[in-house]
Amino acid sequence: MTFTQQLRETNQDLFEMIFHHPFVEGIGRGDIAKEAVMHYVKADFEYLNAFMKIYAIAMSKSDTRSDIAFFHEQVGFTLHSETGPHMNLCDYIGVSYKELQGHPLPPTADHYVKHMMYHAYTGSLGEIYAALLPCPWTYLEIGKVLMEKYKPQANHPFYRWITFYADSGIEALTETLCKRLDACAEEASEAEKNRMRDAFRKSCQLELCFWEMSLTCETWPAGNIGVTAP
Ligand SMILES: Cc1ncc(CO)c(N)n1
Repeated sequence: MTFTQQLRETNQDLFEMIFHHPFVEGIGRGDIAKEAVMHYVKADFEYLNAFMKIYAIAMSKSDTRSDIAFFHEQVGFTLHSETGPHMNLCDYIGVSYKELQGHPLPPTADHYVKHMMYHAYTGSLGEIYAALLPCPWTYLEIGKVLMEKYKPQANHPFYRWITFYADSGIEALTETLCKRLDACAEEASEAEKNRMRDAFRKSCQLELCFWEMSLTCETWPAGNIGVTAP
Protein backbone atom coordinates (compact mmCIF):
# COMPACT_ATOMS: atom_id res chain seq x y z
CA MET A 1 0.00 0.00 0.00
CA THR A 2 1.33 3.48 -0.84
CA PHE A 3 1.80 6.18 1.80
CA THR A 4 -1.23 8.13 0.53
CA GLN A 5 -3.41 4.99 0.41
CA GLN A 6 -2.49 4.51 4.08
CA LEU A 7 -3.40 8.13 4.81
CA ARG A 8 -6.77 7.68 3.11
CA GLU A 9 -7.47 4.50 5.11
CA THR A 10 -6.43 6.00 8.46
CA ASN A 11 -8.73 8.96 7.87
CA GLN A 12 -11.77 7.00 6.68
CA ASP A 13 -13.61 8.10 9.86
CA LEU A 14 -13.28 11.78 8.92
CA PHE A 15 -14.15 11.21 5.25
CA GLU A 16 -17.35 9.44 6.35
CA MET A 17 -18.24 12.24 8.77
CA ILE A 18 -17.75 14.76 5.95
CA PHE A 19 -19.98 12.81 3.51
CA HIS A 20 -22.75 12.75 6.14
CA HIS A 21 -22.39 16.33 7.33
CA PRO A 22 -25.76 18.18 7.11
CA PHE A 23 -24.24 20.95 4.95
CA VAL A 24 -22.93 18.42 2.43
CA GLU A 25 -26.22 16.52 2.42
CA GLY A 26 -28.02 19.86 2.01
CA ILE A 27 -26.01 20.43 -1.17
CA GLY A 28 -27.01 16.96 -2.35
CA ARG A 29 -30.71 17.51 -1.64
CA GLY A 30 -30.50 21.07 -2.98
CA ASP A 31 -32.09 22.65 0.09
CA ILE A 32 -29.25 24.04 2.22
CA ALA A 33 -30.07 27.29 4.09
CA LYS A 34 -29.04 30.41 2.18
CA GLU A 35 -27.36 32.05 5.22
CA ALA A 36 -25.13 29.00 5.58
CA VAL A 37 -24.17 29.14 1.88
CA MET A 38 -23.41 32.85 2.20
CA HIS A 39 -21.20 32.18 5.23
CA TYR A 40 -19.44 29.40 3.32
CA VAL A 41 -18.69 31.46 0.19
CA LYS A 42 -17.40 34.43 2.22
CA ALA A 43 -14.97 32.18 4.07
CA ASP A 44 -14.08 30.02 1.07
CA PHE A 45 -13.16 32.97 -1.15
CA GLU A 46 -10.55 34.06 1.42
CA TYR A 47 -9.56 30.46 2.08
CA LEU A 48 -8.74 29.97 -1.61
CA ASN A 49 -6.73 33.20 -1.60
CA ALA A 50 -4.67 31.75 1.24
CA PHE A 51 -4.39 28.45 -0.63
CA MET A 52 -2.81 30.23 -3.61
CA LYS A 53 -0.33 31.97 -1.31
CA ILE A 54 0.63 28.57 0.06
CA TYR A 55 1.23 27.32 -3.49
CA ALA A 56 3.55 30.31 -3.88
CA ILE A 57 5.48 29.42 -0.71
CA ALA A 58 5.68 25.83 -1.92
CA MET A 59 7.01 27.09 -5.26
CA SER A 60 9.77 28.95 -3.42
CA LYS A 61 10.79 25.60 -1.86
CA SER A 62 10.77 23.75 -5.21
CA ASP A 63 13.97 22.42 -6.76
CA THR A 64 12.62 21.25 -10.11
CA ARG A 65 10.85 22.88 -13.05
CA SER A 66 8.20 20.20 -12.83
CA ASP A 67 7.33 21.27 -9.25
CA ILE A 68 7.41 24.95 -10.21
CA ALA A 69 5.16 24.30 -13.23
CA PHE A 70 2.73 22.31 -11.08
CA PHE A 71 2.25 25.10 -8.53
CA HIS A 72 2.00 27.70 -11.28
CA GLU A 73 -0.74 25.71 -13.04
CA GLN A 74 -2.61 25.19 -9.78
CA VAL A 75 -2.70 28.91 -9.00
CA GLY A 76 -4.21 29.43 -12.47
CA PHE A 77 -6.77 26.70 -11.86
CA THR A 78 -7.85 28.18 -8.51
CA LEU A 79 -7.98 31.70 -9.94
CA HIS A 80 -9.89 30.93 -13.12
CA SER A 81 -11.81 27.69 -12.59
CA GLU A 82 -12.70 27.41 -8.91
CA THR A 83 -14.74 30.58 -9.24
CA GLY A 84 -17.28 28.37 -11.13
CA PRO A 85 -18.61 26.52 -8.07
CA HIS A 86 -18.69 29.78 -6.11
CA MET A 87 -20.76 31.44 -8.86
CA ASN A 88 -23.19 28.52 -8.66
CA LEU A 89 -23.61 29.15 -4.92
CA CYS A 90 -23.99 32.92 -5.47
CA ASP A 91 -26.78 32.29 -8.00
CA TYR A 92 -28.55 30.05 -5.47
CA ILE A 93 -28.54 32.73 -2.77
CA GLY A 94 -29.13 35.61 -5.20
CA VAL A 95 -26.13 37.66 -4.02
CA SER A 96 -23.33 39.00 -6.22
CA TYR A 97 -19.93 37.33 -5.83
CA LYS A 98 -18.31 40.71 -5.20
CA GLU A 99 -20.38 41.27 -2.04
CA LEU A 100 -19.01 38.06 -0.55
CA GLN A 101 -15.35 38.98 -1.02
CA GLY A 102 -12.98 40.62 1.47
CA HIS A 103 -14.67 39.43 4.67
CA PRO A 104 -12.58 38.38 7.67
CA LEU A 105 -12.29 34.64 8.23
CA PRO A 106 -14.36 33.06 11.03
CA PRO A 107 -12.30 31.24 13.73
CA THR A 108 -12.34 27.78 12.11
CA ALA A 109 -11.32 28.98 8.63
CA ASP A 110 -8.69 31.20 10.23
CA HIS A 111 -7.34 28.16 12.06
CA TYR A 112 -7.31 26.04 8.89
CA VAL A 113 -5.43 28.69 6.91
CA LYS A 114 -2.87 29.14 9.70
CA HIS A 115 -2.41 25.38 10.00
CA MET A 116 -1.49 25.23 6.30
CA MET A 117 0.68 28.34 6.62
CA TYR A 118 2.55 26.73 9.52
CA HIS A 119 3.49 23.71 7.42
CA ALA A 120 4.24 25.92 4.42
CA TYR A 121 6.63 28.15 6.37
CA THR A 122 8.28 25.56 8.60
CA GLY A 123 7.99 22.27 6.72
CA SER A 124 9.42 20.39 3.77
CA LEU A 125 7.67 20.18 0.42
CA GLY A 126 6.29 16.76 1.46
CA GLU A 127 4.73 18.23 4.58
CA ILE A 128 3.13 20.99 2.49
CA TYR A 129 1.68 18.42 0.07
CA ALA A 130 0.26 16.51 3.05
CA ALA A 131 -1.42 19.62 4.46
CA LEU A 132 -2.88 20.60 1.04
CA LEU A 133 -4.07 17.20 -0.15
CA PRO A 134 -7.32 16.83 1.88
CA CYS A 135 -8.63 19.97 0.17
CA PRO A 136 -9.07 18.45 -3.32
CA TRP A 137 -9.36 14.86 -2.09
CA THR A 138 -12.35 15.37 0.25
CA TYR A 139 -14.14 17.55 -2.36
CA LEU A 140 -13.52 15.01 -5.14
CA GLU A 141 -15.07 12.28 -3.02
CA ILE A 142 -17.94 14.52 -1.87
CA GLY A 143 -18.67 15.19 -5.55
CA LYS A 144 -18.65 11.48 -6.37
CA VAL A 145 -20.78 10.51 -3.34
CA LEU A 146 -23.37 13.20 -4.20
CA MET A 147 -23.43 12.16 -7.89
CA GLU A 148 -24.03 8.57 -6.88
CA LYS A 149 -26.59 9.28 -4.15
CA TYR A 150 -28.63 12.10 -5.72
CA LYS A 151 -27.93 11.65 -9.45
CA PRO A 152 -28.34 15.40 -10.04
CA GLN A 153 -29.67 16.61 -13.40
CA ALA A 154 -28.96 19.99 -15.02
CA ASN A 155 -31.92 21.57 -13.15
CA HIS A 156 -30.48 20.64 -9.71
CA PRO A 157 -29.58 23.92 -7.88
CA PHE A 158 -26.02 22.67 -7.26
CA TYR A 159 -25.46 20.78 -10.52
CA ARG A 160 -22.44 22.93 -11.46
CA TRP A 161 -20.91 22.64 -7.98
CA ILE A 162 -21.31 18.85 -7.78
CA THR A 163 -20.14 18.13 -11.33
CA PHE A 164 -17.13 20.46 -10.94
CA TYR A 165 -15.81 18.54 -7.93
CA ALA A 166 -16.74 15.08 -9.22
CA ASP A 167 -14.81 15.87 -12.40
CA SER A 168 -11.56 14.59 -13.88
CA GLY A 169 -9.78 17.96 -13.24
CA ILE A 170 -10.04 17.53 -9.46
CA GLU A 171 -9.27 13.82 -9.81
CA ALA A 172 -6.08 14.61 -11.76
CA LEU A 173 -5.03 17.20 -9.15
CA THR A 174 -5.63 14.72 -6.33
CA GLU A 175 -3.65 12.01 -8.14
CA THR A 176 -0.76 14.37 -8.85
CA LEU A 177 -0.59 15.47 -5.21
CA CYS A 178 -0.73 11.82 -4.11
CA LYS A 179 2.11 10.86 -6.47
CA ARG A 180 4.27 13.75 -5.34
CA LEU A 181 3.60 13.11 -1.67
CA ASP A 182 4.33 9.38 -2.12
CA ALA A 183 7.67 10.26 -3.74
CA CYS A 184 8.54 12.56 -0.81
CA ALA A 185 7.50 9.88 1.71
CA GLU A 186 9.90 7.36 0.07
CA GLU A 187 12.82 9.60 0.99
CA ALA A 188 11.50 10.74 4.37
CA SER A 189 12.56 9.65 7.88
CA GLU A 190 9.93 8.19 10.22
CA ALA A 191 9.81 11.52 12.12
CA GLU A 192 9.17 13.39 8.86
CA LYS A 193 6.47 10.91 7.84
CA ASN A 194 4.80 11.46 11.20
CA ARG A 195 4.74 15.20 10.52
CA MET A 196 3.10 14.46 7.15
CA ARG A 197 0.52 12.17 8.80
CA ASP A 198 -0.26 14.83 11.38
CA ALA A 199 -0.57 17.59 8.74
CA PHE A 200 -2.90 15.43 6.63
CA ARG A 201 -5.16 14.36 9.50
CA LYS A 202 -5.48 17.88 10.89
CA SER A 203 -6.46 19.15 7.44
CA CYS A 204 -9.15 16.42 7.26
CA GLN A 205 -10.39 17.45 10.71
CA LEU A 206 -10.48 21.08 9.63
CA GLU A 207 -12.31 20.23 6.38
CA LEU A 208 -15.08 18.75 8.54
CA CYS A 209 -14.95 21.74 10.90
CA PHE A 210 -15.24 24.11 7.88
CA TRP A 211 -18.63 22.58 6.95
CA GLU A 212 -19.81 22.90 10.56
CA MET A 213 -18.55 26.50 10.73
CA SER A 214 -20.62 27.29 7.61
CA LEU A 215 -23.75 25.49 8.83
CA THR A 216 -23.72 27.27 12.19
CA CYS A 217 -22.59 30.63 10.73
CA GLU A 218 -19.73 30.65 13.23
CA THR A 219 -18.40 34.08 14.25
CA TRP A 220 -15.78 35.41 16.65
CA PRO A 221 -17.33 35.75 20.14
CA ALA A 222 -16.73 39.52 20.35
CA GLY A 223 -17.25 40.44 16.67
CA ASN A 224 -14.79 41.33 13.96
CA ILE A 225 -14.10 44.96 14.78
CA GLY A 226 -10.74 46.09 13.46
CA VAL A 227 -10.01 42.70 11.91
CA THR A 228 -9.25 42.53 8.21
CA ALA A 229 -9.07 39.56 5.88
CA PRO A 230 -5.70 37.81 5.80
C1 LIG B 1 -12.33 24.61 2.63
C2 LIG B 1 -12.18 24.10 1.24
N1 LIG B 1 -11.61 22.90 1.06
C3 LIG B 1 -11.46 22.41 -0.19
C4 LIG B 1 -11.88 23.12 -1.29
C5 LIG B 1 -11.74 22.54 -2.68
O1 LIG B 1 -10.90 23.30 -3.43
C6 LIG B 1 -12.46 24.38 -1.07
N2 LIG B 1 -12.89 25.15 -2.10
N3 LIG B 1 -12.60 24.84 0.21
